[in-house]
Amino acid sequence: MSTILVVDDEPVVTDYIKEALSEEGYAVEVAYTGNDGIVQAKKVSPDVIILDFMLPDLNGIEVLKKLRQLDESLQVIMLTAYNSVPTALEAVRNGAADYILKPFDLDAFKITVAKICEKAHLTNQLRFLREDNAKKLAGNEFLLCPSVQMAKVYDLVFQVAQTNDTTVLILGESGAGKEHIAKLIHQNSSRAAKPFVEMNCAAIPENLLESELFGHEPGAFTDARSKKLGLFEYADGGTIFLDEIGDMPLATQAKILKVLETKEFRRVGGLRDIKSDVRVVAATNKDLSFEIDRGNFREDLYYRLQVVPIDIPPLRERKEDILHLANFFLEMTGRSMRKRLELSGDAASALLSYTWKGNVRELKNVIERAVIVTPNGSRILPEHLAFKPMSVAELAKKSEEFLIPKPDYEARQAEQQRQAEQRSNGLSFSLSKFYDGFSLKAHLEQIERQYLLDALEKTGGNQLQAAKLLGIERHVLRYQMKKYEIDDPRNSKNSDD
Ligand SMILES: Nc1ncnc2c1ncn2[C@@H]1O[C@H](COP(=O)(O)OP(=O)(O)OP(=O)(O)O)[C@@H](O)[C@H]1O
Repeated sequence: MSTILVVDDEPVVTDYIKEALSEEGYAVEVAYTGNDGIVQAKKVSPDVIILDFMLPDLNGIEVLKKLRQLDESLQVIMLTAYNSVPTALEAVRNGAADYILKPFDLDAFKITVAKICEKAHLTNQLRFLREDNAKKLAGNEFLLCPSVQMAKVYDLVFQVAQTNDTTVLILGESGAGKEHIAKLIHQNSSRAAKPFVEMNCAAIPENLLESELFGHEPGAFTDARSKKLGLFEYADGGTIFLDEIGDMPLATQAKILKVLETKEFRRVGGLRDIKSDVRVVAATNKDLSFEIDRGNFREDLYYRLQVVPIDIPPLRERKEDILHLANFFLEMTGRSMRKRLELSGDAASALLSYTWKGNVRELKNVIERAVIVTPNGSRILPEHLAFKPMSVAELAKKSEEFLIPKPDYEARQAEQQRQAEQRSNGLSFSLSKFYDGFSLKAHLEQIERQYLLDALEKTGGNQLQAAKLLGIERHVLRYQMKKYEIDDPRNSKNSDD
C-alpha cells in the first residue's frame, strides 16, 4: 500500500483528494502549510507527495527543493492553476515528477497518481537492489550439474518455477547450492523481472530481524527515526529467499506464517496491514523435524513451507559433478585472472577422492586458490590443490613457491666453480660477481696471494726484486709468503735439483 501526502491549504481540496485516493486503497496524510508538509514528509516517508503551489508560508518551488534535499528520489506531483503552466514546468525542471492542472478531472488525476506511485515503487526497488542486492544478482553464472541426482533437482525446480506462489523449502548441507537453486527458481518464474531478495536469518540479530523483514514506522523503537521498508515490501512481485530458516526465532516464525497465509503483514510499530505479493523460498541445513521436537520450530510453519521440498544431495554423493564443476570454476576464475590452465590427471583424481564437507563452495575455493598459485599456461598438479582454507599470507607464500622460478642450484655451482678457476688462473674474474658465500676478506686475500705468486714468478724467485715489484719491504713479503703458504721457489728448485 502506498502512502500519499497531500500538501494544500484548502481543506475542500485536501478532503476531496483524501476521500478519492483512500477509496483507491492509498493511505493518505494531509498538511496545510509548506513547513508542515516538510515535517510530515520526514515523519511518514510518503511514496508520493501532492503539493500545491500557493501555500500560506512558502511557495511550492521552495517546498519542492527542501523535500528533494531530504530525499532525492521523492516523487512530487505539483498542483497548479490553469494559468501557471510555466511555473509548473519550472517545478518539473526542479525535480517534480509531474504536475496536475486545477480544476482536475478525477479519473485523469487518479491515473497520474497511480503512475507516479508505480514509479516511486520502482525507484525504491531499484535503489534497494543497487545497494543491497546488486552483488548477489551479478555474476550469476552457474553450471547445470550433470549427475542424475541433480537432474531430479532441476526437474523439480522447473516445475515449481511454473507456479507463481508455491512455497519451497530447500534442504541441504552448507555450501551445497541452496541459494543457487533458489535463484534458479526465481529466474525461471514469471517473477524474474521483479526482485530476488535474500535474508540470512542466522546472520541478523533477533531484535533487527523483524524490522529487516517487515520494515518499521517512524518511532517504532529508539533508532527508528524514519519509516523503513522491509524486504517483504521491497520484494513485492518477486521472490524472498529466507536462508537458515531453522535459526529464525519463534516469534518471527509466527509472523512469517501469517504472511504466507494472508499475504499481509504490518511494519514494526505499524497499525495497518500491508499487502505484498511474494513467493517465499526457505532453506536450511538443519533437520527441522528434530527442531520441532525440541520446541525450536513451529510445526504449522514447517508444513506450510514444505509444500515443495527440494533436497540437494551433498557433493560427495554426486561424484559425477565434481570435475564438471571444477572445470567450470577453473574457466571462470582463469578468465578473471587472465590465466589459461588445465587440470592434470593426478589433480583430477585428488579432487575425486576428497570428501568435500564444504560441498560446492569448498570446491570453488580450492580451485580459486589453485588458479592463484599455478603458473599461467601450465597444468594444475596435486601440490597446487590446498584443501584447507589459507590465509592471504599463506597463499602469497605458496604462490611464491610455485610462481617464482626456483634457483638453479647446479647452474649456480658451475658458476662458482668457474669463478674459482678464474681466480686461480689469473685476475680476470669480475669483482662485480657476488657469488653465494662471497667474503670480501677472503676475496682480497686471494688477490694478494696471486700478486705474490706472480711477482715471485716474474723475478725467478728473487724475493728482493719481487718485494720491489710489489712495493713492499722484503720482510713483509716473507711474512706474507708464510701466511699464504707460498714456498720459496728457489728452495723447491734446489730440492728438485
Ligand atoms: N551449480 C553450480 N554452478 C556454479 N556455482 C555453484 C553451483 N552450485 C553452487 N555454486 C556455488 O557454490 C557456492 C555455494 O553455493 P550456495 O551459496 O548456493 O550454497 P548454500 O547451500 O546456500 O550455502 P549455505 O548453506 O552456506 O548458505 C556459491 O559460490 C555458488 O555460486
